[in-house]
Amino acid sequence: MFLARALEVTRRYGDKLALDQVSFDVAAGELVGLLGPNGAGKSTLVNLLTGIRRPTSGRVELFGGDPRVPAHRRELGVTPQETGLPASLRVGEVVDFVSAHYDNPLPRAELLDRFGLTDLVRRQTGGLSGGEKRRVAVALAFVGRPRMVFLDEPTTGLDVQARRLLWDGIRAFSAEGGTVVLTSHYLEEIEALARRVVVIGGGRVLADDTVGAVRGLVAVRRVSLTVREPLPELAGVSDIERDGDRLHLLTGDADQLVRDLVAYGTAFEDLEVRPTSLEEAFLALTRESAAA
Ligand SMILES: Nc1ncnc2c1ncn2[C@@H]1O[C@H](COP(=O)(O)OP(=O)(O)OP(=O)(O)O)[C@@H](O)[C@H]1O
Repeated sequence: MFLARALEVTRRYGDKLALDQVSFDVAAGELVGLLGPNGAGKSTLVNLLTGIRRPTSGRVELFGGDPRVPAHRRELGVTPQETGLPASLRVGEVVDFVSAHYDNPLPRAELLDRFGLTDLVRRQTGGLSGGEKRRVAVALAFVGRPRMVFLDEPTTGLDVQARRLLWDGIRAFSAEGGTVVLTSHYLEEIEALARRVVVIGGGRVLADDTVGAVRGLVAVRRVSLTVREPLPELAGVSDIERDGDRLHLLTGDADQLVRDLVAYGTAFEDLEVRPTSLEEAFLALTRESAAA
């Protein structure tokens, strides 16, 4: 059973095409990571699926109905990318305020304990650090015992220890059968939590697979070298950038590329191999999908 679905969804903001015919579904009990660089369309997809915005065309479903109808959002928890907490209220009061909207909320102490927030219960939210505020904002998504949560970049600005605490809270929810969709810029973060990752770039779904398979796709190396002659035809090169005599080749298998260069007798200098950033890997993936 799908708890959330997008069917050929397009969303424009004026001239800007933020999502381009995206189809995506989440089954009950799944923990799915949406991975993509800035501006890829992740938040837009989350906002459509949670009823905050409407698609320009295509269809979205939440618990089998229209996400804009409040009844379909009753079993949903959301942490948007930015949350404003009322500065003069204490953490415990904010939790109580949100709890009051639900028939059967989690007891306050249990929620705070799950997310390592017990020590903050009497602190005014205006005096919390950025990371502490973020942890409170994420915990609030779980107050109403949701069946599904959408967490938009839940660990932004958190240090390693706070991130682990949050991951533990998310894992516990998932282990009890809860469904989770989270967005991130980092494959490592999704890897720590999810098996399935959906890569979004330029408003399109570029890959929907296991973390292992996607790691293979984005594990691109940049091979830089200076050559003063035309390059032979090289297999496995997804992109070439030129900077005078200096060439930068993007490839999934740098070892094979260097072996091929040697086998062809190419006279190269200053060979350098380094991992690409996820950003560069996305660009290569986006170009591949555009060429397909
Ligand atoms: N309200 C809006 N008005 C105009 N353009 C928008 C609006 N919201 C998003 N966009 C544009 O749509 C595109 C997708 O944005 P979106 O926020 O969905 O990306 P994202 O993947 O969540 O990015 P980030 O990782 O930076 O949060 C971007 O080019 C963004 O500038």
